Formats: sequence, structure tokens, C-alpha cells
Amino acid sequence: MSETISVDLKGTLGNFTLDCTFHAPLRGVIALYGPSGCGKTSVLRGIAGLNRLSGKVEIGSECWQNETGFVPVYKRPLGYVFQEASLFPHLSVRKNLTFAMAKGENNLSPTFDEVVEFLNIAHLIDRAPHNLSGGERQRVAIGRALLSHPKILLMDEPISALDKRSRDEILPFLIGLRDRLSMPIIYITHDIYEVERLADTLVLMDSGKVIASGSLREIEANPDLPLANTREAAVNLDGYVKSYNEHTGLVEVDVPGGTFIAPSAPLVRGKKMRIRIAANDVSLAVEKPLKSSILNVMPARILTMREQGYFEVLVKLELGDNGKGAHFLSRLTRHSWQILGLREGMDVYTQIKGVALIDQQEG
Ligand SMILES: Nc1ncnc2c1ncn2[C@@H]1O[C@H](COP(=O)(O)OP(=O)(O)OP(=O)(O)O)[C@@H](O)[C@H]1O
Repeated sequence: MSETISVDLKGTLGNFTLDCTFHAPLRGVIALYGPSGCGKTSVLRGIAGLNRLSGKVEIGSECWQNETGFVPVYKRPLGYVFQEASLFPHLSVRKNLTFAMAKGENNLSPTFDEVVEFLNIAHLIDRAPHNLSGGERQRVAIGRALLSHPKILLMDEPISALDKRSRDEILPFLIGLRDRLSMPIIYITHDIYEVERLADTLVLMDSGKVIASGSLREIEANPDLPLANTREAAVNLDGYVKSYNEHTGLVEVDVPGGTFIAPSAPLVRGKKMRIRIAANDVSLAVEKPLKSSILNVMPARILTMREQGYFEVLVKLELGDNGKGAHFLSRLTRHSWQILGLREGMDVYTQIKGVALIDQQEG
């Protein structure tokens, strides 16, 4: 069975031209990310069959449309979650959920009780939608989408209309959907914070086109893409807890090519964690710094350098010395690059001033 999603959709909407092609593994969160008006919603609606665009949509072994056929929206096994939860106002939470329940089972889909427990909505079950907070309404909307036994969830900025507190409350549920329920999700956002927490695959869009797609870490570490050219440029690496030291309060997290150390609450060995390394927090040294308060000092190789304006350079690095390590970025002054005699292919030491740990549900 094919484990990929292939999208190749073309069309015009008013004056807007869409020409969107990407392929991605059919697992985890595939984030469609790009500025407002670049065509994200149009693509998602095209995948659902809500917008009739020409081209191909294949979800694993199922073909939803191609040159010769078009499966109508109601026959596509998908759950759609909109920016604003669209619940039936006259029905209780329970009835909103049961209304959507599909007959039969598919092995990805959780049961009613599992959905209620997972989304922590048991205490809301007899309420009317207008008595719920925005975050609670959105959790019910996600529950409703899950109970239709979808093969995939399509989410259009599901938390962007919520306040920060509700957003932070709902993000762990979305991480849980991805990790605990193994439900593939195509997720639209224009917020890099959500991308960093949720995405496994990133599809970058601009002006109706896909400008790059691939794993989150590959796309973030590519100095030629627009993400790397922002002040917030960072790379998120997935790793596992190697050890936790309760005397120092420090956790060690293994990623390909190295082990990062960071202060943390206690964590169990083997837990999946994501590590965020901001380009601005990575400095380089040609010799191993012997005494430093910086916890993470690691060997790495310079892969490429790109000039950024006149005074700065962006350096792509590979962690470790076996050629198989994770890639990440460092932003330096051009002055430092020159004075240290740095060059592509050179082995250096990286000093990483701070790493952020992003909790992942699994493990
Ligand atoms: N039915 C339509 N008729 C005419 N123009 C449309 C239609 N649907 C979308 N558009 C236009 O297509 C462009 C892309 O819109 P779309 O909603 O897909 O972008 P988006 O990236 O999802 O934006 P946002 O992040 O602001 O929601 C916009 O210029 C929009 O005005």
C-alpha cells in the first residue's frame, strides 16, 4: 500500500491562479505554511473536493481524483476542521458528536468513549455549544471530525481564532492526535510557532505555488529558503531522552550526531522530545573551548555559507563528525567569519547558547 499523499492541483479562483504540487509521507502532520492569501485554504478545499480543481489527489492507495474521475466530497473519508468550530447550535455536545458518527470501523479511528476521554470533553457532554469556550468548541469539532472515521484530518487554521491560553491548551491535543492516534493531518497555518510544535512535513507556499516541501528539519535548515532569512530562523530536531539527572536538573536528549543538554522538569528515558535551535544562538569556534558556561559545545562541520545582507552570514552545519548528523543553522557576523578564517567543509566547534525543549506526547 502506498504510504504517501500526492497532490497536483491547478485552477483559477477569480483572478487567483493556483498551481500546487507536493508529495508527502502519509503520516504525522503535513503543515501547509505561507502568507495570507497564498492559496492554502484553496488547496485544502481542493483536496477535500469542496473546490473543483483539475488534477490529481491520491491519499495512500486511494485516488480521490485524476484526469478521468472525481470522487465527490461526501465520499472522501476525511474529517474537516474549520477555523471557527461549526457545531450545530441547537444540539448538545453529545448529539453533535453522535450525529457525525460513521457506521462501521476503520482501524485508525477511535471509538466515541476514546474520543471523549482523549479530548477531555466528558464534563461538557450535555452542554449546548454556546456554553463552551472557544477552545472547548474546537475540541468538540475535532472530536466530531474523528468520529466520522476519516483516513485523514484536514485542519484549516484550527486554533488561530483562539486566544493564546486556549491555543496552548489545545496544542497538546493536536500533538496527541498525531502521536497517540496516528492520524495523518494536513494542517494549515501562517504561524511558525504551530509549525515548530506540530509539523513533521512542511509544504511552503507562496502566490499559489509550492516553493518547497520536505521534512520540517530539511526545510528549516535550507539557507536558500525564506524561513532561514528571518530573524527567528531555527531548526527543530526530533530526539529521545537519554538520561535525566535529578541533582543537576538537566536532561540529555539524543539527536542524530550529538546529545543536547538542557534544564528540564524530570523526563523519562526514551521519551520523544523536539529540540529547537535558533540560528542566532549558535556561535562557532575553531578550537574546543575549554571552560565555558555554555552547556552545549559540540563538533560540527560547515556545509555551506550564505551571505545575508552586508554584515551577516548564515552557516549551515552538520552535527558530529561522522557525516550523518542533523543539520542546523548559525547566524554570524561577516567579521567573525573572516577573522576566524572559516570556510565551507571546515570542522569546527559549535557553542549553542540555549535550546528549547518541545514536549512530544509519545513515549
Ligand atoms: N471563490 C473564490 N473566488 C475568487 N477568488 C477566490 C476564491 N477563493 C479564494 N480566492 C482568492 O484566492 C486567493 C487565495 O485564497 P486562500 O483563502 O486560498 O488563501 P490562504 O493562503 O488560505 O489565505 P489566509 O491565510 O488569509 O486564509 C486569495 O486572493 C482569495 O481572494
